[in-house]
Amino acid sequence: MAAARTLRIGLIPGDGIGREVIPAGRRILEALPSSLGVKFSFVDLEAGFDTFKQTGVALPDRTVETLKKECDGALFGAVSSPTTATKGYSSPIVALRKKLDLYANVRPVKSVAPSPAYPEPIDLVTVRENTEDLYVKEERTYDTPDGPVAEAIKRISTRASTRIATMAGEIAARRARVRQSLGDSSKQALVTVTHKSNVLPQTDGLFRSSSFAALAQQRFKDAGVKVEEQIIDSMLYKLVLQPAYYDVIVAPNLYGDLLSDTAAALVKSLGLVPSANVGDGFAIGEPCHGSAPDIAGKGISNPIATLRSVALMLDFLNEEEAAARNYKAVDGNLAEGKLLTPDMGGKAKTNEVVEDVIRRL
Ligand SMILES: NC(=O)C1=CN([C@@H]2O[C@H](COP(=O)(O)OP(=O)(O)OC[C@H]3O[C@@H](n4cnc5c(N)ncnc54)[C@H](O)[C@@H]3O)[C@@H](O)[C@H]2O)C=CC1
Ligand SMILES: O=C(O)CCCC(=O)C(=O)O
Repeated sequence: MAAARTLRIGLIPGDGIGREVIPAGRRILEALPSSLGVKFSFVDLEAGFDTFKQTGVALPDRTVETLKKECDGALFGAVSSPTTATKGYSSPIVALRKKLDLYANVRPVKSVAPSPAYPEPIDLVTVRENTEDLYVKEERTYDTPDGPVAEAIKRISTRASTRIATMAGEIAARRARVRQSLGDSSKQALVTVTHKSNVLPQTDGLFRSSSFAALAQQRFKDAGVKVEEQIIDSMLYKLVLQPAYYDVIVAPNLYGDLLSDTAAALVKSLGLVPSANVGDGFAIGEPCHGSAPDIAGKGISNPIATLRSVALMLDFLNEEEAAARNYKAVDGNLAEGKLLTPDMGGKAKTNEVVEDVIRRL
């Protein structure tokens, strides 16, 4: 038998419920059966607002260097970024995405069961550009006779738009292959390009034209991937009205962030929705939610978004079998519906859900 591959995983809990869900992610990785041929070693890393308060730095160099030099992948919890300008503080996760060139933020959203509002299954993926747009964070404030004026740069490049749309096409083609292998003909492969180029013809216009050019590749046509566009405002409207229609949605950074939280509401909780920050050869699994100060410390945060982020990270690190085992265990927990956290209408604690998922591995 081939020796098991060992993956070194950086663990960055951050703040708030990040400190509850990242240990859950580690437990799942440790519990994966060795017969899957992959083992894990871990390194604890710091980032976040608490780190900033203690050291004056939100994203220590050691965290970035250890990820670059030692790790195959990482799990990031969430950070409590202040909503008022705080001298010296800048969001560590936004910085990390850029420093490691994790150019795609992939966020699958799947309903647990039909609901009266959404009788058809919701199963879509938002593919969000992760390095530019308004998230370049180049802001300035200047005085005018009428008071201060603030401006922010929205940067869109051909390169970033092309590579994110290419990834969206690849994800759509792969999802179509999986559906086909399961005999599922419910949905055609579709990439919806979303933008606001009716108002921003240069920035969003470039995102739109680069995306269409990337998605016109013959390999996507061969895979039967249809390409449509939807302006972001009506995109959100249609997403809420008919989410089952959508397959893969590709978006510039900010719209992608808004889309995935909206989609999370349609499947009941942000606590279910995972993400992976993906670059070439590296992935950071990260639940879509934030640090949830309203429930932090109570032991009731939903760990499922993180457990699914573990699976997504494994998928991008080419450990598909381990990822599939993880997804199946999570789906089993949700389908049975006996051990659910309060956001899902249950009374279970975080640890009870984790233990139930581990039993199902
Ligand atoms: N990637 C990151 O590190 C992110 C960090 N944040 C930060 O998080 C802080 C709080 O932001 P909010 O706007 O309140 O968003 P949030 O995502 O933390 O919470 C929104 C709502 O969802 C609930 N929720 C979130 N995750 C949950 C889980 N796993 N289980 C059960 N319920 C859950 C919360 O209790 C809250 O009611 C802010 O400081 C913000 O900067 C927000 C989004 C992403
Ligand atoms: O609060 C922060 O530091 C980052 C929030 C960014 C965000 O919501 C996301 O990208 O998912």
